[in-house]
Amino acid sequence: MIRRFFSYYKPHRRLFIIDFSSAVIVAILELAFPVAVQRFIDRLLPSGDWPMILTVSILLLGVYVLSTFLQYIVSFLGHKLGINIETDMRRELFYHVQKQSFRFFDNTKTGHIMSRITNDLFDIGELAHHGPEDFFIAIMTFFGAFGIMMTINVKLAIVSILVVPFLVWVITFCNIRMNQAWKRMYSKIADVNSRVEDSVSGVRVVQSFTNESFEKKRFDHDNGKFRKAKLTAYKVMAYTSSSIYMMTRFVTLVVLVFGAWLSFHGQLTNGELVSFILYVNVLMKPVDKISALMELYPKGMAGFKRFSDLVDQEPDVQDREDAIKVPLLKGDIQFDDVTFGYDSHQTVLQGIDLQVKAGETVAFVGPSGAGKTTICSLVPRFYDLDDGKITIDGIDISEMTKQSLRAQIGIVQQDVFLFTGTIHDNIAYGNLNATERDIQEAARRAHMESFIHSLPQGYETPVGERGLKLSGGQKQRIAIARMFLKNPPILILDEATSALDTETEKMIQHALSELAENRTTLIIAHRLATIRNADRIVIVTEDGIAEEGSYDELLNRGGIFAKLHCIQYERNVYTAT
Ligand SMILES: Nc1ncnc2c1ncn2[C@@H]1O[C@H](COP(=O)(O)OP(=O)(O)OP(=O)(O)O)[C@@H](O)[C@H]1O
Repeated sequence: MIRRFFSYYKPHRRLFIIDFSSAVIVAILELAFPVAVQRFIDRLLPSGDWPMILTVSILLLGVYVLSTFLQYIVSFLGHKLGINIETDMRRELFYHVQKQSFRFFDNTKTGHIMSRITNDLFDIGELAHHGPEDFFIAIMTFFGAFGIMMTINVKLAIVSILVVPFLVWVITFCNIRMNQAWKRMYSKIADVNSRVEDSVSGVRVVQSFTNESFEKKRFDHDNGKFRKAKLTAYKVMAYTSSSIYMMTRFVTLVVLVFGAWLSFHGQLTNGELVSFILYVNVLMKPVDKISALMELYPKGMAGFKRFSDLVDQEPDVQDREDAIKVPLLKGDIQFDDVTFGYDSHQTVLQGIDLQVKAGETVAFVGPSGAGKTTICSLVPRFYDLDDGKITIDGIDISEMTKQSLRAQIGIVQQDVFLFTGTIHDNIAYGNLNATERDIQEAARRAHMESFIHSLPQGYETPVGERGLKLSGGQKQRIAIARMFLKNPPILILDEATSALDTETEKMIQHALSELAENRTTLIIAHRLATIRNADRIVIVTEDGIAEEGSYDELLNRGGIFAKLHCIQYERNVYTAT
């Protein structure tokens, strides 16, 4: 894991070297400062040589300026290194998530992917910046300071270091509690986030049930728990920092008293005593740094592990090595003994045989959960089959590249997804290379033109997050316009379950039949009235394909379709009366 973590430094080697060497020089200057002070007090002050004192002071000023400049480099370039690595990882993760197949999204919560891409990577970036540098510098400063202290006075050096094991113990103890506190805090903030996500996305349900006060109560409960968890974390933090402060002051006092005693007995000069007191601070700093690292390391590494787990998850639907890029297809679809289940213990489709001729319109009808949507999502290879094969124009779809296969299939879903942007951008999503004229032509064919022109901003009208500002019928027409732009030979229409007003419905039906012209069209149908003109209707039940035929043939057969027809017809009569 650590080796893999370091591999992300490779592209930023130069930055790392500059940052790291600057940090080393800063540390060396910090180590040399108490020695300079000692010489200043012991040698220069008694001599009373003012010109020399001035020269040394100017030299020291030069060193300070250099040190400040290097501190700036360390702080800026160090963070730059961290953010560069974080950006690389975020890009890798985003690209990887884009490659994933439907099964991955079925099993992974959006909130989790979001927190991998934001929170986790932030922690990793911090670790990348502080980890190796702080660790090395801390070790170097600690042993460097102790070594110099030993050369000045062995007894005093040993007395100063005696407190370090206690300090390490306190820090380790605090860190364990700190980690638990952070963990609790992260889990509580995740609860708050999901509560907010639920209440905001479901605000229409909340308000229609007038459950606002219930939602507030639930939110206050989670928010209160988060507050408590964060307060605990801060309490441990305050305890840690005050303990470190107390111990540092305690050692300083011990050094002062013992140093004074040594000085009385002529074993220590005044300059050496002052430098020792300065070294105590230099000695304590690395302990503090390591303690901060001990907090950062598990957090960053846990995030990196979650990041690696996600990046290592290979998409289950992949192009074969010898996959072919198919040219424009005619659209002859054949299901050959197809068996499929979303997971190993539940088979949704068993031994399905089906043929759809190029240009034919086939509607799938059947009870809810029978597998209509599943059949249609196997054609663009959103999932791989457990058994059997699907061919288009005689070529097995698993032998085609996903890209060339999906480029030939257009899907109009019930729940049209609109991206944040304008109407123009949303239509253009169907073909990113389309010209203005193509886009306007597509809008016209989707019967959207007069609606768009009635808007003050026309095509440049922004549509809100997920298109909240547009009606269901308008969103569907945008989806249809996208399909006219994409112009695929195969079309999958997931018919809207809810009825639109008669005029909009007519307009959409009109646009859809125009769209379906000269294409192989698969319709997932919910309302029989809309599929009267389909070339063929396939009745899907939990036991597979039960009936097939034209509308009138199936009606005359008196089977499942006739029964469904009867129910829907009765419902319509009931609704009408
Ligand atoms: N992503 C999924 N992961 C696991 N199981 C699924 C998934 N999608 C559908 N299923 C299951 O597969 C079965 C068939 O579902 P499918 O959506 O294909 O039915 P449908 O006939 O289209 O239903 P509806 O008319 O209600 O849309 C159902 O039992 C459903 O629970």
